[in-house]
Amino acid sequence: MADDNKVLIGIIGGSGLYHLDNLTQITTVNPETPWGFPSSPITIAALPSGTRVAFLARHGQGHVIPPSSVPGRANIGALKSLGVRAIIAFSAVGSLREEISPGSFVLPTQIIDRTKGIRPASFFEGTSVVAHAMFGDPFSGKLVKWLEERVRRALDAEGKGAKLFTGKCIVCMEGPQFSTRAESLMYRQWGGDLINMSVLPEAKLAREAELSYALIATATDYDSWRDQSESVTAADVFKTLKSNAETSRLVAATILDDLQRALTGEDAHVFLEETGSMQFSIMPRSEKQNPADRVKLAYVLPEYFTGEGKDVSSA
Ligand SMILES: CSC[C@H]1O[C@H](OP(=O)(O)O)[C@H](O)[C@@H]1O
Ligand SMILES: Nc1ncnc2[nH]cnc12
Repeated sequence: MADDNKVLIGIIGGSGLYHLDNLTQITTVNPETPWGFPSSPITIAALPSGTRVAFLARHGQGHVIPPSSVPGRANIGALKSLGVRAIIAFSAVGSLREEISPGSFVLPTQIIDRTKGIRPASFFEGTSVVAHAMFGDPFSGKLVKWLEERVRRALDAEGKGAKLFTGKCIVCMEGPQFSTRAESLMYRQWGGDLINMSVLPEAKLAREAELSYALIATATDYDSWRDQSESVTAADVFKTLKSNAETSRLVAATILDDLQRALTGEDAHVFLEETGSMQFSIMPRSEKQNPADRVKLAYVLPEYFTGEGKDVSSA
């Protein structure tokens, strides 16, 4: 298959974003990965130009999967198995800052982990292979930078006045209940600007799979830190969700062809900075490792493990 026809772009839709616009559906696939099935069948669709994307609804079609139960490893593993190299993930978030009003779009660059350790967060978990991925910069810096000017242009063209913020820090909490007022105030003191329940372990797994990953966060509410305001309810979130999803679809429609060009152009290797990043993260091969684990890992990292257990690297 020519590189141009491959599905290089994965889109993960969050709350309210269960499909994209202006796409012709080619097929749906539901790959069974070593970590089970993804949240929903993945739609492979084409833009009028022919650019293909793989779309996955994080909470399943009909929003039936709560944040703590999203099958992150199956989702990222399945997208990688389709040939995806870069993921744009959308998420509805609470704002911890006055200036980030509901309706604002944000490209975060940092994460504070407030999940409770109950979500499987590594492909290596439960295997005899140990790896420590770099995660100091949890999003793909080049992809985020690239998105900045294009998302801004799309928001300006839409003319609804949606603001764009970059360089912000997102807190990922376990949920499903929202934060207490005390927690919300504490996250502000910690330097948090946004809060959601979804960016982890998604971002960690994308990094382990050597995929470029960026989050387009859309603010729906002010969480619970404003002492003169009611604390956040799901109804508050739903009020903004529809309009944010419409704008998200427009943003996606505006950037996808350009992104495909960036991923297939001669500078793609610069753009895909995660490629090769696991090379020195995987502990050297040892006879104590279970060959079946290496076969399992080959599903997501065929670059380092092979399906037959004959490894291509010294890892
Ligand atoms: C519907 S309110 C809380 C819910 O919304 C966000 O979902 P997503 O990130 O998938 O858009 C948030 O992370 C929570 O899961
Ligand atoms: N206030 C909030 N807390 C956590 N996740 C959210 N998603 C949308 N708003 C949220």
